[in-house]
Amino acid sequence: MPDAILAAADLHRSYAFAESAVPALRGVSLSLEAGAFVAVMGPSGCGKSTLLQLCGAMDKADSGSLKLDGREVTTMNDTDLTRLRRERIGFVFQFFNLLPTLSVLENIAMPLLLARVSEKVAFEKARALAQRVGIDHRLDHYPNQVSGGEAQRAALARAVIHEPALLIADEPTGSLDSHNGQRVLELFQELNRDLGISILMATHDAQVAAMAKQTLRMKDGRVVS
Ligand SMILES: Nc1ncnc2c1ncn2[C@@H]1O[C@H](COP(=O)(O)OP(=O)(O)OP(=O)(O)O)[C@@H](O)[C@H]1O
Repeated sequence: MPDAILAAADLHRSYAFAESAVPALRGVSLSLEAGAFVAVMGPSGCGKSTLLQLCGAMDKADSGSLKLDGREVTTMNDTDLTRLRRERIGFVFQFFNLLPTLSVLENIAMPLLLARVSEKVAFEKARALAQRVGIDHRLDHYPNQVSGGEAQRAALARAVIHEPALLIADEPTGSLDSHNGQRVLELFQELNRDLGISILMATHDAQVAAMAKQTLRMKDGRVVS
């Protein structure tokens, strides 16, 4: 059996709000094998983003276990968490989150530059990836000088330039028209197939979820199927 890249067991997470607690996850368990492409579906507020934040080691569960690459995340210190995120995980968000003061090329290369890879190697790799996702004609533009589809393809190149084991994508097509959304999803499929990057993607759109290999349905903070 292939190794699990991610294994979550009985995750609970509540947000403190005023005098009460808002339960966002009420005991979620899931397992992703290496090479998986899983869509997390469910209505607004069911806990998709909360689950993705935990799985991307951006937030901590109140209780439960989360293993990435076989390593328990819930007890890791901040230094190890930061390294895990930088080396093993890539993120794509609905609103791209490109750095506005950097060019498209610099944005794509940034994870390697932060990891102290030489500029020559980082920019070479960024150019190659940019070509792969079809943004190589806009490398000197700034994020406010590209279209939404181009921005998301640049964000995708940035998310995978360090060859992460896991790509976390929260509503990656949510602010794109259907043509550009489809193009981004096809790139997800290609990266999943060719580079073996496992993908966990939240969406409330059944057509988007259909591009994944598996679907996990959530409701009220629980996995229902
Ligand atoms: N910072 C916060 N403080 C208080 N409550 C929060 C906070 N963040 C999320 N919640 C609540 O937690 C629940 C789960 O939110 P989450 O963002 O995970 O849902 P979601 O399924 O991603 O929703 P959407 O599809 O609308 O993005 C919701 O009821 C939400 O209102």
